[in-house]
Amino acid sequence: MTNIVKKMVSKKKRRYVEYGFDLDLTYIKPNIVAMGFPSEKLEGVFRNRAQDVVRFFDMKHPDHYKVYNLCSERTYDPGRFHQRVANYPFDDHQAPPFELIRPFCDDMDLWLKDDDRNVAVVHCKAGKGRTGVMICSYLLHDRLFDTSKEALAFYGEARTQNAKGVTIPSQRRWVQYYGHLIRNSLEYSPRTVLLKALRLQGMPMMQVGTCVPSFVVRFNNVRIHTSKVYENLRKTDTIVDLTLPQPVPLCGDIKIELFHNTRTYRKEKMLHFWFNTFFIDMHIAQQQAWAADEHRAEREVRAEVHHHRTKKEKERERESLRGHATGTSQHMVMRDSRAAARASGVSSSSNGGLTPGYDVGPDCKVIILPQHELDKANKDKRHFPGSFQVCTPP
Ligand SMILES: CCCCCCCC(=O)OC[C@H](COP(=O)(O)O[C@H]1[C@H](O)[C@@H](OP(=O)(O)O)[C@H](OP(=O)(O)O)[C@@H](OP(=O)(O)O)[C@H]1O)OC(=O)CCCCCCC
Repeated sequence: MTNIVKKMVSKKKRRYVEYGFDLDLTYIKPNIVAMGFPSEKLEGVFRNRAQDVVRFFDMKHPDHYKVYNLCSERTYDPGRFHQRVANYPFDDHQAPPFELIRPFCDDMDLWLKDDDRNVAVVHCKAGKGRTGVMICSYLLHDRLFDTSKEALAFYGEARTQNAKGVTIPSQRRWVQYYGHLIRNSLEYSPRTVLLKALRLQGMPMMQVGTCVPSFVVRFNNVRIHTSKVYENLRKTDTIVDLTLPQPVPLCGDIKIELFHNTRTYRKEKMLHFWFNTFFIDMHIAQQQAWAADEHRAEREVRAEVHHHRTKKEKERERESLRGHATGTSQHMVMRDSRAAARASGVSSSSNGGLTPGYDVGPDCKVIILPQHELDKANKDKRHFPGSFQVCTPP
């Protein structure tokens, strides 16, 4: 009975079922383990029981395992695991403080390289999202993979049966940031930018009435700005600029939360996203790559159309020379560049996802985040049209 409940709570995560153990625990590599919280009392009924975890590691890796707890919500006596416990805490469903990642990776590296028999055991609550962010960062740190995409895919396959390891867009973005830092041998340093406005491209759809947005900006999870409530918008507005009365300086880990203000004065969270100001140039380069892809796709479509036209014309010419028609119809091979662009996360305008005529000055950086990169909105088809995106206009 207990195991049935444990399995239900584990959902699609791969469990370790061997030698009489049945634990929410997966070897991502022979020396890196991801697992659920080592729990006591009632929680031990539906998660890993701490005593079973200790028994497991004492049997399989005696004196050679170190536990990394990523939960900000709770900790435990390190004596539970022979004093070999390190804490790198951050909140569930959120991105970690960026500056937590390198010390975590250095710590794990030191431990793993110290002795071939050493094993790093990483856990948060469920041992999936937060655990995945840090393990994938380490896989990049250790140069096992070049890109975050590869590391995340590897982790997803290893930890779950449905290849869904780290699914929260901001958490995935943080792994991408760390990969970018490692690949380019960059030194992280906080960088200040000014936020002048938030632009919604596409009006969120409400069941009743029109969206009445407002937003909150957080720095290191501390609220630094609460916007006014933007009233009197129209359902038909395709671009909504939420302009700030004064630019807000931002530096480091930033979280922006967008709300809908109901008629009954309730604030409903619509989406949130994290970004780090140090990586704005990486965002710009990525957006330029998307725009280049889109241009390439458009050029290919034009070339294919031209090719088919020319082919058709030549065939007609040959047929008329032969003096008879074939009677078969020609199929035009058309690639939908808009669909391709949407799939790669850009809007269908031709200047990198920005509204045509949108002038970006030399000191202005615009971050564009399409719906699938926005936490919560990525799963919400009810309120957001497929092409919805948020950007930071100049
Ligand atoms: C008969 C009972 C049947 C229970 C069936 C429960 C089936 C069920 O939904 O179980 C799961 C829930 C919640 O499960 P958890 O309490 O374990 O929560 C998970 C945790 O927040 C993960 O974050 P992290 O800790 O890995 O960072 C998160 O992953 P992410 O951040 O990537 O989204 C995951 O989202 P996901 O689901 O993968 O989208 C959450 O489900 O368990 C409980 O609420 C405990 C239930 C306790 C029941 C006690 C009974 C005694």
